[in-house]
Amino acid sequence: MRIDIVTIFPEFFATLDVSLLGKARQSGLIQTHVHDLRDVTTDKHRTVDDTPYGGGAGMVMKPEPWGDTLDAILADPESSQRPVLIVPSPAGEPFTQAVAKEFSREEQLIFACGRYEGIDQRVSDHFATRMTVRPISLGDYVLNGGEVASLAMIEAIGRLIPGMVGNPDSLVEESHEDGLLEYPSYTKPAVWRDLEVPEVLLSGNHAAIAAWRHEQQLERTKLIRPDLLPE
Ligand SMILES: N#Cc1c(-c2ccc3ccn(Cc4cccnc4)c3c2)n[nH]c1N
Repeated sequence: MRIDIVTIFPEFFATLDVSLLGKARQSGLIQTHVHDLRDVTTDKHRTVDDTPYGGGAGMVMKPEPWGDTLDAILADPESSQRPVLIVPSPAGEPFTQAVAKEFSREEQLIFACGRYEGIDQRVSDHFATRMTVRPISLGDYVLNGGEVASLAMIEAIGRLIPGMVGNPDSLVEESHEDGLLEYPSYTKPAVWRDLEVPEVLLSGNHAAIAAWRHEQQLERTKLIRPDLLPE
């Protein structure tokens, strides 16, 4: 998979060189390209924003730098035929495990990290003929820009790419993978500060352990996320 990130804060993505994604990049599973939007500006102040038509507070990101940057990415011979342009936005479709899995199967993702009050709408409208444009929201709260959301999405997507995690079975029993929250986990010692590990987990009875874990998933989901339970 190729991942392009367009931002005015390229330093946000230095962390891509560490942890799981670092190894994936070294192994060639994921190629990342970070583009500084200001690199295509031509004025002395490297301007990327302007006042909104129709008035209102804040500034809007100008379309020209976005157009030039995205044109250059599409012109790269190593770009795919039809990348997915992910536009983090408070007005986007909710980012879920299912969306992460869908994106993990794509050949190329381009993250458009906006700032200020967002990106001129014509950027998404224009590139919809050449890319699949997906406005995506990380959650129902307000961030200052798209960088933090993109980092979270890149991690959630990256770990689902075949070969990314050592034991693919570990992905199956995670929260949201089967629509339920995951069961509680324990490790040695068997007793810690007078707190014991549930006896069933020490029984060696795999059927009983599986049943207990599923029950725990249901109990947790009912308590914490009843909205995830099937009707
Ligand atoms: N994904 C995601 C997001 C964002 C988000 C993403 C991109 C931008 C670009 C600018 N802002 C500030 C801003 C603030 C208010 C109105 N409009 C824009 C962004 C917020 N906020 N919350 C999320 N879950």
